[in-house]
Amino acid sequence: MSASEDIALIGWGAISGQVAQMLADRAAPVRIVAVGVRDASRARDVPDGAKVIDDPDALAGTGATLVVEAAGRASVDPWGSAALEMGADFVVSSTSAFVDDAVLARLRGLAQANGARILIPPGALGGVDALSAAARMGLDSVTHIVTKPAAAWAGTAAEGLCDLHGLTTPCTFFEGTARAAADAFPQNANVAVISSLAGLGLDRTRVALVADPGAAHNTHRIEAAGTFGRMLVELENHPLPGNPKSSAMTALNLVRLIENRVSGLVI
Ligand SMILES: NC(=O)C1=CN([C@@H]2O[C@H](COP(=O)(O)OP(=O)(O)OC[C@H]3O[C@@H](n4cnc5c(N)ncnc54)[C@H](O)[C@@H]3O)[C@@H](O)[C@H]2O)C=CC1
Ligand SMILES: O=C([O-])CC(=O)C(=O)O
Repeated sequence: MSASEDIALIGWGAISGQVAQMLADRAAPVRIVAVGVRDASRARDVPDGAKVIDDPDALAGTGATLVVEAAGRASVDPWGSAALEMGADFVVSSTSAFVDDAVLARLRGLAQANGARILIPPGALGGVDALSAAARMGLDSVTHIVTKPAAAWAGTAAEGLCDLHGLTTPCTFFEGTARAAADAFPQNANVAVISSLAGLGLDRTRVALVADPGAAHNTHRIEAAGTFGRMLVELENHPLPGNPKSSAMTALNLVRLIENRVSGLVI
């Protein structure tokens, strides 16, 4: 446990904004020392004292001890490499980057070489602890169904798979492996990589993606069976006001992870 933590947030959007606000409101003993963005000249309203950087190489000069990504798939490799090379732990939200096995293998190598760790929080999910524990005794099947309001799928490949704007009943527009789901829907199905890495892996975890015109929540339903027994977890997440694609739970799980780093009691 550290007495305090110096954090770099990568991405300054709906999730990072919510995390920063909650850490400030809860007076967590952490400092946001940097915010990583694509274009520093356009960053607005960053936390007091945070340096705005748009080059991963600039991370080394920030003194960050924990680098927390909530930006997007393409950000994971460059920012993660920079974080791990300087020995900081790297927290990944855009886990869809790991559909490319080589990216994960390379970052794991950097983590090991530099005495750092890659941390994958549950994101929009719950029950990942139980799934990961159960996997140690052997799993037979894991199914993950992601249901979001039709509007949450706007601007994604779902637009070509069902009539998002004219839907009157739920449309299951994708059924397949977790790898294919996260690869095709990197803004909406990062969670498929999380349930996979915790459980049966990217190619044996079955995923369905649903656009529901009547839904008000982002729902995640995970069913798993194995030697341990059977589990069923369902979350009905409110989306974040700043981004209907992203569940508030994603930010909450980041706040939990960060607070656990500086707390004598980890829960
Ligand atoms: N693990 C999970 O359960 C979840 C993961 N996510 C991931 O988190 C990401 C962020 O989500 P939100 O905050 O809702 O999105 P957002 O769109 O509100 O904010 C993302 C911000 O990151 C910036 N950005 C994009 N690429 C960047 C890069 N290479 N370097 C620095 N900044 C970059 C964007 O300009 C934007 O300001 C999503 O794209 C998704 O990949 C989102 C929801 C759940
Ligand atoms: O926030 C959610 O409910 C899930 C999500 O967008 C993702 O996994 O990319």
